[in-house]
Amino acid sequence: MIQDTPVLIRRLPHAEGLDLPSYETEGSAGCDLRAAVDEDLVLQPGQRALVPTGLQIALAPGTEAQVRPRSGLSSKHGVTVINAPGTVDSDYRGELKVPLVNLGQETFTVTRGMRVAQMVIAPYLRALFEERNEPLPESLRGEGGFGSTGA
Ligand SMILES: O=c1ccn([C@H]2C[C@H](O)[C@@H](COP(=O)(O)OP(=O)(O)OP(=O)(O)O)O2)c(=O)[nH]1
Ligand SMILES: [Mg+2]
Repeated sequence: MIQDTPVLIRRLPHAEGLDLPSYETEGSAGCDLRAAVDEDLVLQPGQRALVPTGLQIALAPGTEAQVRPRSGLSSKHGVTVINAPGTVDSDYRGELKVPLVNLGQETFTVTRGMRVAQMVIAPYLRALFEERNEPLPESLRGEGGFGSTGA
């Protein structure tokens, strides 16, 4: 089942001439985000940068956008999204940016229009917190975690 959701998008002057986020295949969950850099952006090993996309979006209420790494960039170059998955709130109207980091051992150059990350739109739930001053409902797992079930 594919559900489409409207996303208003606005291109800022520095994204002039760049393609909008694109789904590369019919079944792609993520649309690729392009770097709206005017000049090459060189990331030395260990260096990070907030890469502009030159785009603003307005998401439908109840939806978020997740900014995720591209597996090709991360597996071939060690370049990833440092806050992955980044969260774009439905009420955010600023420029979409991608906090990239070069965890590889070589210099990596971000060029204009390079597809540096992907964005997945997802519905979210908000918690209605109900504070309890008594033990929470019992469960099989209980307090076990962090490897409690074995390797
Ligand atoms: O990869 C990302 C992550 C976030 N954002 C934008 C959209 C999001 O709505 C806003 C705030 O993100 P977040 O809540 O993760 O950051 P924060 O450090 O908590 O900032 P704030 O105090 O503004 O919420 O920054 C991006 O453009 N790219
Ligand atoms: Mg926040």
